[in-house]
Amino acid sequence: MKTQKQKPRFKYRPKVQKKGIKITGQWKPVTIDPNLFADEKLDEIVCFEELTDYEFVKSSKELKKGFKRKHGEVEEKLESDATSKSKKRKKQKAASEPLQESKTEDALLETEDEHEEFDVGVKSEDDGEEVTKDQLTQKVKSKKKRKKRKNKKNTSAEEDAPPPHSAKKSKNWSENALAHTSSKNADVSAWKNLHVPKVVLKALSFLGFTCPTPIQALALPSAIRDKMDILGAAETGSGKTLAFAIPMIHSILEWQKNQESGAAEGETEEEPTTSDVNNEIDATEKQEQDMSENEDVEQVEDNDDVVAENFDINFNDMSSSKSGTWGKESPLLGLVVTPTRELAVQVKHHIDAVAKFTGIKTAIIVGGMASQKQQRLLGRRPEIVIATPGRLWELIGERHPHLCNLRRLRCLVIDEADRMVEKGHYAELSQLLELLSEVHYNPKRQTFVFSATLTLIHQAPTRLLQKKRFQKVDKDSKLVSLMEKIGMKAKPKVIDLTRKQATVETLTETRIHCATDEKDFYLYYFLLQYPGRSMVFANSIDCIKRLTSLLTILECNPLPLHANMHQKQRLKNLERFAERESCVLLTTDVAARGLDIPNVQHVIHYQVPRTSETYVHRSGRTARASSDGLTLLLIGPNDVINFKKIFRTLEKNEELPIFPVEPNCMSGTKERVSLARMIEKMEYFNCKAKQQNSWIQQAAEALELDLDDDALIGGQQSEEDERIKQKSLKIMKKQLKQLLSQPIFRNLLKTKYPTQTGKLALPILPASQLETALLTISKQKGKKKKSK
Ligand SMILES: Nc1ncnc2c1ncn2[C@@H]1O[C@H](COP(=O)(O)OP(=O)(O)OP(=O)(O)O)[C@@H](O)[C@H]1O
Repeated sequence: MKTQKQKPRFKYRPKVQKKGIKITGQWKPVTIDPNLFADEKLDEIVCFEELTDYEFVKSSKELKKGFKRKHGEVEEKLESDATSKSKKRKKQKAASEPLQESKTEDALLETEDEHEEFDVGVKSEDDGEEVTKDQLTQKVKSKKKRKKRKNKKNTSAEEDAPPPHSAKKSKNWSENALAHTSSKNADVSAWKNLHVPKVVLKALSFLGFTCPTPIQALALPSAIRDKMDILGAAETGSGKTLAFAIPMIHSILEWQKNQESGAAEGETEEEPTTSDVNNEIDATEKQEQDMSENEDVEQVEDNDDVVAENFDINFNDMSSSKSGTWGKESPLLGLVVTPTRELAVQVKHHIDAVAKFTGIKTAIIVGGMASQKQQRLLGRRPEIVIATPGRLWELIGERHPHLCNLRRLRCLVIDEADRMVEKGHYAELSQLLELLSEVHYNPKRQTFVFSATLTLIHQAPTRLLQKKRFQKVDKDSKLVSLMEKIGMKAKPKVIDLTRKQATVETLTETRIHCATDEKDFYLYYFLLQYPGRSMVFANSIDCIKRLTSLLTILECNPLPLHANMHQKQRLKNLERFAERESCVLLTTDVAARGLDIPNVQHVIHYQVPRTSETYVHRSGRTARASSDGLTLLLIGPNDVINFKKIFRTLEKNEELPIFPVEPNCMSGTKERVSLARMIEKMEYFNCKAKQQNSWIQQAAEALELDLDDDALIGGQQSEEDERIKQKSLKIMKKQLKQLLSQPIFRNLLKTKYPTQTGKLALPILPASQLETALLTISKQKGKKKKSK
């Protein structure tokens, strides 16, 4: 008699296997302290279970084998009673399926490879689960095989083929910005006297960068010819990234040349000390010990490998550092530290673009992405690392061999330096700087420090000015303090190209004063009236979450970006934002600094930022590289203090223009937004109550307690209550749909435009078709001047 097997908790999902994981264990519930969910951060989790065991599927070949086996089985079965035509047809179908499936798998692996840097491993450290060494080995092996296959395909490589690192292209918003100007073969004679290496000139020509920006023209000779440290302040979007990237590349090329020629006169001074070498050896030994379980597997794998595969983790390579060759040949030479992960990704792309023909490798080390993958990237010994402080410090702490001897660094860049050294921020950066200026001190290392607000001085409040002991901070003392914090010892070249107002001349700044609860109306009004690429900044994640729901209900398709999102989603949303011509990015200040998204037309400060620096950087996401842009401040009663403070600090003498709003349009706007707000509130509370009640019920069940209805949020609702609620929600949604389908500016249409042949043959938003936000404001300015 057959016994019925117990059903597995989760069904086997072939989709998961295709992605590279084969489930060999079981899903088991994990007990979690319900208090953890008091914090809203985890309120989207429905259940939490652990998978006791799994395997990485080695390669698509294996999958194909699996499919072949299945295919074979089907064939045998079919052959045994292969008489009827219908069975033959089945056989043909079965034969074609495996082929199709293996093709899909191949395509999947290709994309995985292409998006490698953005890919967050299924079992990443950040998900709180470990990748076992076996699995890591298998992963490396399958990757190598994939690469081998790829290499075979690409044997007919062009002569001028770019170096290996640039062959892999991952999609990125900064590529749009770089491609935008790309004319492939521009005249770069204007860069002539700046000591830019020829290979870099070739890349600049390829990018269409015909002449240097002012900050580049001033920084390059001092950094390249005079080997000076640079403190650079220049407005947002003025090309500061290349002002440090080009000298860094030059320095690395020079080092490589010295190594090749063997002259290395200066290099001998920079040879690692005995303790440095010991550190490296210790670290390598530690890593080897960690991996010793897999030694046999690894050995076989290395024998299987061709030389071209050596960029992957190669433990033989690591062990060669024992004899000193590894450390000498490929040390870390350039390090860029940025405040956000997105900025690190972008800086890498900008550096890669100008290093295109140099063969210099770069890697990103940031939080929120799989640490194992980043360690593997470091294993390729990139000359340049672009990192955020937390993850970098973590890997230095773990003594990754490539990060062991920072004394050999030629260039250190602190991007957005004023933010990075702010009190209470980036403790890891202080530790790193301490390490660099003491144990790993190298007098020959160049330090580049850049920001648009490096020399911004705050106007002290009058009450402080009146105090006797009060010491006024001026530009010089601010820079001295910054140098101390960074540990810069030599006298740097200070380049300050910022204006008193700190914002860009091509930026038009506007404002609307309103009550706090009217901000939604004006925001929606602006977005509807002036489509285009708009970034909306708010001061808190909660505010961004609410606005995302509200604008989604209003069918504006906003994209959110904040620190509580999964890193992969953050990057995806940035990419999408840069791809769409008309789109809204709702973000916190995580996107305020450095991001270079092409053609952002509007920046809306939904809440006035807390500091002048943040105002300058947020506003600087538009009007970049001499293009025009507009900012709109929505100033509620709570924002007035910050607004006044910022405008005093930035010495904005001219009265900031009020953004003109068509009063006829506001009633329609308010009607829609008010209804959408009611829907949003109802959905929010419904969802929250359901989630929390579900947890309370589960916890009570686990503790075998009888649950009182009062313990549940909103009490135990009767089905009837719930039905009524759902019905009214449905009605509201229908109403809103109806409103959204009609032209919002009905009154305006009636008065301004007659109907033609009984039908309204006009766009839904007439004003948006007629003028841009910038044109509206310049018209208003013109009118004011005339009336004077
Ligand atoms: N010489 C040049 N010619 C043309 N475009 C350039 C040049 N240098 C840089 N750019 C482009 O200008 C844009 C802004 O550059 P970048 O992001 O380096 O500005 P930034 O000064 O660092 O801005 P932020 O202060 O906001 O970080 C980029 O799209 C970059 O590709």
